[in-house]
Amino acid sequence: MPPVPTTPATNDANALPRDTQSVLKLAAASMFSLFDQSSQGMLLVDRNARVVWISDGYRRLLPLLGFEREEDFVGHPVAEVIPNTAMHQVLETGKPILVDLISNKSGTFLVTRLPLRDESGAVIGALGVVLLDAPDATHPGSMQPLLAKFSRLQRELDDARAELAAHRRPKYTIASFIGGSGPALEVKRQARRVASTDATVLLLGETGTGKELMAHAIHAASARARAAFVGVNIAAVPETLLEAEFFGVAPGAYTGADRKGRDGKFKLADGGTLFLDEIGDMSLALQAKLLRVLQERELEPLGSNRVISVDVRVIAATSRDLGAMVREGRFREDLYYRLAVVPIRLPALRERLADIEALAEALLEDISRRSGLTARSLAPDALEWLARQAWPGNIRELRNALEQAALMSDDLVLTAGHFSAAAQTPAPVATAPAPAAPLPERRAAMERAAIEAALRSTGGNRVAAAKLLQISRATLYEKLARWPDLARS
Ligand SMILES: Nc1ncnc2c1ncn2[C@@H]1O[C@H](COP(=O)(O)OP(=O)(O)OP(=O)(O)O)[C@@H](O)[C@H]1O
Repeated sequence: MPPVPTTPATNDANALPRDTQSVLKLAAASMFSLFDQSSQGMLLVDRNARVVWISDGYRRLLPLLGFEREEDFVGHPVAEVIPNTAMHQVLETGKPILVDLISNKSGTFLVTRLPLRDESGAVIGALGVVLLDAPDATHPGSMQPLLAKFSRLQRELDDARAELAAHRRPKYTIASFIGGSGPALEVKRQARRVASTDATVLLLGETGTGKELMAHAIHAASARARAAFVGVNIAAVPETLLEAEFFGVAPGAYTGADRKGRDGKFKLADGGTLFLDEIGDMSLALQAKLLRVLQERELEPLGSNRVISVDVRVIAATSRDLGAMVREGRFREDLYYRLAVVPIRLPALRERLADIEALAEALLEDISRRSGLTARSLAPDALEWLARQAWPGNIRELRNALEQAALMSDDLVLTAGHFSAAAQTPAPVATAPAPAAPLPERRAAMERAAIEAALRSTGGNRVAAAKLLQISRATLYEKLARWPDLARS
């Protein structure tokens, strides 16, 4: 503030007062009323972050914030009445926030926040000015388009976050593991017990016995349920990419897609659970690195020289005989003992045939819900037939058998005949992909098998086959175009 010129006093009532203090007061008052006129509204908070005053303009904004009466707003802690406010920050640091965007459910606002100081310089409050609110289009050429874009992006981000959270929410609980037989109850008891601890779990069992389902269920029953469940199928990721997949990549470590860096699965599962499926398929080199992370609870992203700590509960699963792999030198013994702190063996379906009925019912219900097919039930001879099978693919195979039988017939009650007919179709055997094949491949193989069987049972009549499959003729032709050999048969 330049010194006020000490010109001789005049009697002019419009002249500036002569002392600095009075001029400062005048300037402050002018600026205050300028802000008041050109902004959407102003509010003052005291040093305890309580709203003590709002301008007339701000009063008009109150309904936008969800307040009808001024007394529900003024006199209350600012954080309670304005979600996402940063007034505290101004009070704590004494530094202004000259321009900021604030978004809450009432919209996006362009705001300024200034600290207020007493004569000794101590912060005694803060002034908040709403320069512009998003719905306000009365300022042509103003920041309005930017604000609108920001609020749209914010909304999209909120939606994406909600969707992500829904995906990460546990899909299964221990109760979703169907079965009341002795072996099934024992597995559920073990799972419940281990869920209450933070111990590393090793799920053992043949393919399709429900290891992945149980991993989800243990997570859902644990104290980590609200945090992420992240799965990695080790057999499905190329060996060369696994390390980056696990530990992440530091920014700038690579050119191209990973240039900006990427979080690894360990980081994504921080606070939650990491499910390592097909752990027996991991190379010895990566086993050593995994062991280090499990021991130190720290990792180094690729291309970084920084170590980050992670708090992750690991659940590993395998259908292989890890003990034998250790003896053959194909799996590290130290890692084996680290993982097998609590081993849980999932029984094969043939060891719990008493559960077939309950499982089949639950699976049929799920199949009809997902496919839109009418729900089917099982005749007693169908249950007997199912109980006589060996089920090397366990519950996954049972599910496939039920799905095929339901798909190939319009009958609402499935009999042994439906299953034996479906089992005799050579196509699934001929085209069945490996158990670890990706889902689209498996789905395609199933579809092909079902179409082939339908064409056979209708003597090649495509209209009848489409009807049988409950798909349109156009869809059938579309699918046949993918398999010309089927189309010719
Ligand atoms: N006890 C169960 N109750 C209901 N559904 C089950 C049960 N066990 C398995 N399933 C179902 O069977 C299918 C295979 O289960 P899951 O993928 O968990 O097996 P897995 O042992 O992890 O198989 P893989 O070793 O081949 O990866 C899934 O569709 C799952 O929902």
